[in-house]
Amino acid sequence: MSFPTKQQLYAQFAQADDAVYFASADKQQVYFGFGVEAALNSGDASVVKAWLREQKQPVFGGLPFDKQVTTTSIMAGYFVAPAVVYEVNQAKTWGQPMASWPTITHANQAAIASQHDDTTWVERIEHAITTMQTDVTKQKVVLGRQRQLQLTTTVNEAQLLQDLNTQQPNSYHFVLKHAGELFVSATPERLVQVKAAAFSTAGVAGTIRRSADEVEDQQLADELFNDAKNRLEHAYVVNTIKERLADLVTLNVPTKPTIMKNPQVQHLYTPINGQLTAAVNILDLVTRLHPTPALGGKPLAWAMATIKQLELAPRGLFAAPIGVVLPNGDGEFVVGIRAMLINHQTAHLFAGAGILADSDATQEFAETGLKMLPMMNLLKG
Ligand SMILES: C=C(O[C@@H]1C=C(C(=O)O)C=C[C@H]1O)C(=O)O
Repeated sequence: MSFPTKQQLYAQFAQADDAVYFASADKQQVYFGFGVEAALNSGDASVVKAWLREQKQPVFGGLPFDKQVTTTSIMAGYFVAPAVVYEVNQAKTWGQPMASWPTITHANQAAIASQHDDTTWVERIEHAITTMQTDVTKQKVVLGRQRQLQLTTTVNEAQLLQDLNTQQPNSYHFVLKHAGELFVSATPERLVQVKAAAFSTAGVAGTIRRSADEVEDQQLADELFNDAKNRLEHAYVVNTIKERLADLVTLNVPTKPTIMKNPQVQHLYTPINGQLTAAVNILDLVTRLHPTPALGGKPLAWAMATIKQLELAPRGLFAAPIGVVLPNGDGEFVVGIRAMLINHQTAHLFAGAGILADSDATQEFAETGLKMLPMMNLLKG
């Protein structure tokens, strides 16, 4: 049987009870997995690490942001070795190939029936800003908010995958379906990639909006590049990555960030590459790095406590390490932002922003609104 088309893979994803899709930002790696060969519900990195060693197929999943979710939801941490995995670019298959593919049907996307926002976010963020202004040891905290949407019908997942590809072509794509839940992320942020002894991560922090006007868009990029607050919040991320990996990796770190452009926002971006000096498992690197100050803060313990105290609901896989591990130990984890969780006809959207002593809470609120647009646009039937 010939290798399936993308449309067939999308249709099969929609039909399957258990399915996963992962694509790298450059789309050089595109995986679809269907069914379950083995699965693990755990948010414990050491349990996951031991389990990964036993798997003979590519494994997909995520460790939660922290240990706050204690149910069997995928948001508490979930990994799956699918019964069959297709890698699209190399036309490679692991496991027992599908005997047949569903016929492709076209149906409208679900629409948004109503939405519920977090109305006290700005107030709570101001509280954190005051703390940082009065205590200079508290430098940065990334605070998230959630939006609940009621949908008119269940989501057309084949259409969602197609739209993800046309609307967010330059981001990573991670979509995980299990037990009636669907987690979707169109993230720009790599946490760690391992390829033999080569290692890559990135600092992605500091944000400004896009403009449809090319000249203004460049002015915005220049403003971001020259803005002291954004450069400082970016430097916290890059410096922390360097410190946390010092004994494991020889690193190549550019001295200045560049600009990364996504359809809704642009970021300060520093790609960081190196060679692994010690024999380490990708999970060890994930636990070393997560959460960087791009998603947690500085100092870390205070930031984690503040996130727990000021956010209204646990993050689960939002802002968490999600990705793929191959049987040879190579793999890639990205950070689960620009994300949502869909459960039947309810969608939970997530977005956060780095808060410093001189942040403007209202401006940060607007930034989180822009960061929700990739997921909002997928749901606009
Ligand atoms: C927390 C998010 O994004 C993070 C925060 C950023 C910022 O505050 O500038 C930029 C990129 C991400 O590291 C998100 O998108 O939800």
